[in-house]
Formats: sequence, structure tokens, C-alpha cells
Amino acid sequence: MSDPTPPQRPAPVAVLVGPPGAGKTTVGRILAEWLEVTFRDTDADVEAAAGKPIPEIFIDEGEPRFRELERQAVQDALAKHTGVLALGGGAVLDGGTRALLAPAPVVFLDVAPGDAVRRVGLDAPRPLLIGNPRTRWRELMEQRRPLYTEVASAVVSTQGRAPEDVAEAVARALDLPCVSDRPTK
Ligand SMILES: Nc1ncnc2c1ncn2[C@@H]1O[C@H](COP(=O)(O)OP(=O)(O)O)[C@@H](O)[C@H]1O
Ligand SMILES: O=C(O)C1=C[C@@H](OP(=O)(O)O)[C@@H](O)[C@H](O)C1
Ligand SMILES: [Mg+2]
Repeated sequence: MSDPTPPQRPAPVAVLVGPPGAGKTTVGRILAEWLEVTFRDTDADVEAAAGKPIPEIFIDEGEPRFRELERQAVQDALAKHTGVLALGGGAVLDGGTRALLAPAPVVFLDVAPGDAVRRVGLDAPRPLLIGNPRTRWRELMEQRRPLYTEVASAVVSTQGRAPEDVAEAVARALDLPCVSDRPTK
């Protein structure tokens, strides 16, 4: 008699990584809607666990504590969340977090510096971009690009693409069957 099929471990259908301004949160929400699954963002999970916004966690407790909370959020989401998951841009800096991501369907959303800095300038503050955002972003990306590439099974460019076009490219890269049709323009 053959062995019974082992119980499937729940896993997100897609995990988005990439630098601040790549559009992980925006694209993740759109993709989740099309797939008719839930969306989760580890930044929101970390804020809920700490009971304060990210800039305050950095000021009060420092980046190492933020990365620890982030690793716990990633671990929890990978174990329990079956929808689309967006990570914070620096999650890949932590070796433990990278190891957790190894079996997951991870997509690296790539973005050009000019686009990223313009996008985050219109959005919520990122503590690591304080000062000269353009220079800081380039420094972050120099350090992180190899790490995004290491954890990802696919890379999707966001250059000159609307968030819906990026979501479609992610779905194609992971061979995901979207339930809801892409809204027509
Ligand atoms: N492909 C895109 N084109 C134009 N603007 C975008 C795109 N993706 C995201 N944005 C905008 O950029 C800002 C940052 O997006 P967000 O999803 O928070 O990025 P991330 O989570 O990767 O830091 C938001 O204001 C969002 O509306
Ligand atoms: O790049 C980073 O180190 C960070 C990116 C942010 O998330 P987004 O990439 O969603 O902006 C957030 O986790 C925090 O401000 C730190
Ligand atoms: Mg985000």
C-alpha cells in the first residue's frame, strides 16, 4: 500500500521582495484581489506586533530589533498565510529570513532608482531613506541586489509599467491562474 499523502503545509501563493518603491504593497494587493485570496504585508504585521508605526520602532528600539520582529512576521506568515505576501524592502538582509524564504514562490520586483525615489517621496516615510533619499536608496540597492536575486525564483521589472501590468507579469512568472478578470481600462 502506498504512503498516505502528507498534509500540505500552507504557503503563500506569491511572496514579493524588492527595494522600497518597487511596489510590493501596491502590486500585492492587486494580485490578491485578482486571485481572490487575502493579502498580507509584513510591515503591517510588525507594526501590529510592536503597537507603533515603523519609524517609531526604528527610533525607540533600533534596526536590529525591527529585523527581529520582521523575521518573526515572515516566519508566521509563511506558516499560516495562503494568499499573497509582501515583505518590507530590507527583510532579505537577515540571514534567518532568507533561509525561511528558500522554498517559497518569491518574486523580486525590480525598479530604477529615479522611479523608486519618486514613488516613495509620495508615500509613507521610510526611516532608512532619511537624508538624501536618492543616495541612500542607491546604497541600499547596491548591498541588497544580490540578496533579492538569491531568494527570488523570478525577477519582474516595474520600469514604465503600471501596477496592474506588474501584477499581471508576476502572475505569469509564477503561472498563477487569476480568478477575477483583470479590469478593462
Ligand atoms: N508600477 C508603479 N508605477 C507607479 N507608481 C507605483 C507603482 N507601484 C507602486 N507605485 C506607487 O509607489 C508608492 C510606493 O509603493 P509601495 O507599494 O508602497 O512600494 P513598496 O511596498 O515596494 O515600498 C505608492 O505611492 C504607490 O502608489
Ligand atoms: O528597505 C527597508 O529597509 C525598509 C522598507 C520598508 O518597507 P517597503 O519596502 O515596503 O517600503 C519598511 O520595512 C521599513 O521602512 C524598512
Ligand atoms: Mg511596502
